[in-house]
Amino acid sequence: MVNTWWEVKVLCDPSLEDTVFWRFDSFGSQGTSTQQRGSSCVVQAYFPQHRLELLDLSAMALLIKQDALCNDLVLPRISWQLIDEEDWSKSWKDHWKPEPIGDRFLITPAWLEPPADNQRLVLRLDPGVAFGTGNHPTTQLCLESLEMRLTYEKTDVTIADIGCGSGILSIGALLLGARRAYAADTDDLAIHSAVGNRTLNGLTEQQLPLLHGSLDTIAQTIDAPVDGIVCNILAEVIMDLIPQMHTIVTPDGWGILSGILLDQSKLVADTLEQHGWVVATLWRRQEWCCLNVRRSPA
Ligand SMILES: C[S@@+](CC[C@H](N)C(=O)[O-])C[C@H]1O[C@@H](n2cnc3c(N)ncnc32)[C@H](O)[C@@H]1O
Repeated sequence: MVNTWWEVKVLCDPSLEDTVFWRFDSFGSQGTSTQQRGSSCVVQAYFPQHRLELLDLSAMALLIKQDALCNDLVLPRISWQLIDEEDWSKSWKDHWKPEPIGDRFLITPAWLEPPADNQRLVLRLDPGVAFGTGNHPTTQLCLESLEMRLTYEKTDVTIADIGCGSGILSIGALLLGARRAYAADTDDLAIHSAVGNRTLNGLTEQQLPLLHGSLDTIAQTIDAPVDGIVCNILAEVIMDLIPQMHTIVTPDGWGILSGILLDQSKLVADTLEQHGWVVATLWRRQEWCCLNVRRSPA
């Protein structure tokens, strides 16, 4: 059980914001938020205390300052403090409002009601300590890709969600009409949070089996290949998973892959093509991209 958190604040030029998110993510942040402050912005992240030593925080600060220097930006001001669980939830809750994503979703914090005139699919979330609040560009790109695929093509599909975090992508797919989403994450805290979000959205264990593990765990669990894969993890992890991806999908299956920085997209696309996948589209937001892929005909 996590009781104490590092709250890290970076006051920086807005054009550094995305790089700061990326650095936070690579050090295992479990929740982020951003606010405008005049012509600057404050990017915040939360890390379970036991996961980061002071040395890690110093290294992260150094890397963020180097990022600013390399981009000719003013040096960011970086601070951190320990806060307890109650303060963590409160500061998180203060920042989080219902957020429309794509044409169909309204991501709604568990503690708020959606507006009375809402016409969108309400995806309720209590992120707990897991990544996946919908405010990161990669999550948004995945939800929008799912929306395109499941709104205009057949919806009665099964999917695998590798690196499910809060469960946001699986829940989104089920709200759009998917029949079942097998979701896996290597982090216990993510699974714990996804279990809560499954209940919050009125979904059953059968619709959304939550597994501690990764692609191989899903392979051992499914009784038939799935129609599609969603995977929003860093490019390095995705490239390790690509050689096994075909083992869990149908021969005409598809994939939605994000967590990939634009300058890594060619490397990931080449790896996909070497393993029997075709990149159909690349969607981009800020420095991030999302590859929509399908199995290449045999
Ligand atoms: C960037 S978050 C994505 C969360 C959510 N799917 C979203 O789109 O917002 C990546 C998640 O992948 C998990 N993860 C990292 N490496 C993994 C791996 N090899 N297999 C499964 N999950 C992994 C992390 O614990 C984290 O919860």
